[in-house]
Amino acid sequence: MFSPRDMPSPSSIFSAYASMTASIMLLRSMANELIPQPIRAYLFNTFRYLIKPRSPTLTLIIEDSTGIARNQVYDAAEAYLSTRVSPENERLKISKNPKEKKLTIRLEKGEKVVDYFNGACFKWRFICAESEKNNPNDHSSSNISVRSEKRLFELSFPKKHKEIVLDSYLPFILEKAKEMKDEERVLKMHTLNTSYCYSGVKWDSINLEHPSTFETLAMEPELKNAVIEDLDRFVKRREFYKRVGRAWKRGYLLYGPPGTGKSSLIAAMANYLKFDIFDLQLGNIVRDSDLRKLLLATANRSILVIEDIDCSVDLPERRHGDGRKQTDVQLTLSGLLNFIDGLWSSCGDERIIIFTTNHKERLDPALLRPGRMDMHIHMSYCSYQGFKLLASNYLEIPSEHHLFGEIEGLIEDIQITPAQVAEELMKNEDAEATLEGFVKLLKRKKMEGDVCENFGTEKAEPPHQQQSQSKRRKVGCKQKRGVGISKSNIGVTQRRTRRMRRECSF
Ligand SMILES: Nc1ncnc2c1ncn2[C@@H]1O[C@H](COP(=O)(O)OP(=O)(O)OP(=O)(O)O)[C@@H](O)[C@H]1O
Ligand SMILES: [Mg+2]
Repeated sequence: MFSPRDMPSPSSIFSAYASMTASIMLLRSMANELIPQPIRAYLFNTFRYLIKPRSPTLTLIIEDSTGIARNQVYDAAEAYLSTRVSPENERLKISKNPKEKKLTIRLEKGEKVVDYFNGACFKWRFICAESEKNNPNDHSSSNISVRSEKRLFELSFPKKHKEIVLDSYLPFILEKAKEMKDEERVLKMHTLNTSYCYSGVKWDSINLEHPSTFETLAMEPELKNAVIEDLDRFVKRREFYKRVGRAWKRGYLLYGPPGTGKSSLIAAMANYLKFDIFDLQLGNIVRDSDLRKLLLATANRSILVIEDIDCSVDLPERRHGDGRKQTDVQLTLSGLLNFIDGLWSSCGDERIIIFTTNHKERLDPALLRPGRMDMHIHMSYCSYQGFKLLASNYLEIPSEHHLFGEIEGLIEDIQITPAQVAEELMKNEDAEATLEGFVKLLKRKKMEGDVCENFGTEKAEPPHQQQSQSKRRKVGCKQKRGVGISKSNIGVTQRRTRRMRRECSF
């Protein structure tokens, strides 16, 4: 039996402790003498590693900068987590700069977010640590310390999900953030600023606020869908272009009379793809070196537009720096295209180039030859379908109205551009009165003989659409006005050219 008498006295405990400490110190000093320091440190760390309890959690540190550049994962996480805030969050930052469309929400220091992906749970924490450092560039006696802030996210999850995080979750966040950025992006319209007389021409940009979209555009539905599908296919085909060794670019030629929606289609394409527009007015470029500089300064994911190409290819005469004419330097259209091809195949991605013209028949055959412009889009007079879309947009008339039958009968035989139709539909807010006025206009035009003629058939173009070409091939004015996709420059009669000229002088 244990009795209080068996308990060691405090003095004996103290002397045992003292002798143990003395032995440890002796052993330590022997070890210090016998084992060199690097080996001692190595043994110590290994021992510590072996006895440290194992954590089932892995934590990734995502800092805002890689030291040289922004850390894309951090920026993506910041944007993505703003969509994952919950009622649990107590402090959030909110902001909006003039260029942004919506309010921006960000996590405040220490805030946590729990997210689920593929059934796994991921814990995020935002950390913002301040530190003070001496300014390395300040060699004065009063070296003032610089405050810096380190922002990072901690992402913690069970170790078994490491592969999911690296292979799926983080790529998913990067993709989501890109989508959000695209949505939020304010598109830019870049035009030439010629006031830099010494340093050449430069791009100036303004926000692109053209409201045209594929929904508001009066085009034959079949053609509209073909264009949308073509754009969708183009942006998805990064790997394809790489594999076949082609520059990732696509060219469109938009042709047709004034007021048929060529510029509106360009804006609709830009709004659909969220691509900036670079409007290249060739007439303002005097030196080839300027052209090269301008093209190099265009961004990826953009649309380069050269409007009225038939009027702008005769570039102004080149001059030497001293003002003497240099008549033998001429930039031809095919030269310009080869130039662009060369530049874009070496340093451009996801580029679209669009030429517009009112007179396709006047174009340099180099532009029309197969493989040059990938898709020729004929924008033409307003069809009944086009009118109905405009009526629904401008007058908010649902699909039927008692005057529609009469309008259908008249509009199919008359050459009226969507621009003219739009103008008529804007004249009055009262739908009934507007449509009556419109019927009168159509009758007048018919009386004046501004009727549609039966042009030749134009062929549909891009290789992937050639099968459906025959389906689209119809005769008569209906399909003429209905904007066809054409590969060859045929069927534009002299009479039609005369009409176009007449339209030009409105
Ligand atoms: N197809 C269309 N669908 C809807 N609106 C159109 C269409 N075509 C023209 N419009 C209207 O007419 C206006 C002028 O059209 P737009 O500038 O796009 O014609 P364009 O073919 O580029 O003419 P131009 O050959 O003179 O440059 C547009 O702002 C738009 O309001
Ligand atoms: Mg235009």
